[in-house]
Amino acid sequence: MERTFAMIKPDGVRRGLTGKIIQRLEDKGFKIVALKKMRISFDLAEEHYGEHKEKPFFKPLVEFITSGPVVAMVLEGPGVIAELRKMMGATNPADALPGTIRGDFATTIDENVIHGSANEADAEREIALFFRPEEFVS
Ligand SMILES: Nc1ncnc2c1ncn2[C@@H]1O[C@H](COP(=O)(O)OP(=O)(O)OP(=O)(O)O)[C@@H](O)[C@H]1O
Repeated sequence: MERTFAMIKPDGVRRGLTGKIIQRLEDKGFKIVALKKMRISFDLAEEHYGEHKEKPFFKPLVEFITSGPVVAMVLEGPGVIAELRKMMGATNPADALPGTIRGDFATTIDENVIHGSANEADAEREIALFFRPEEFVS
């Protein structure tokens, strides 16, 4: 069964949105097969966002993602990678439709509440980066 990596970012955790966001994911029918609250180290942040290393927003992005705890999880379900991205809405909350997580809970691109893997290769890479095999329960 298809799996993806999802993460409630520090702004979402700080604002007490964890429960609401997880509720939506469970209501949709996705199964949570791994879940933890954690702080992202500087090294992990740099690796996770490696593709953006040369971008002007890289440093603030790493500072933001390490600024407080996140809730990391692995979701399982049919088509879960693309479905989660649909539920999240556009990267820039200004473009995200009402009814999406970013459309309903976020206003700016630098604090956009949730991350979800973009494709199958990213999902595999990110799941391995954040979770050890013994952390999966199903
Ligand atoms: N132009 C930008 N200015 C500031 N921050 C940006 C910009 N573009 C992207 N980001 C930040 O970098 C993150 C990763 O960008 P990416 O293009 O991979 O978007 P995404 O895949 O929708 O988001 P995420 O990887 O967080 O799920 C975004 O979520 C956003 O917080």
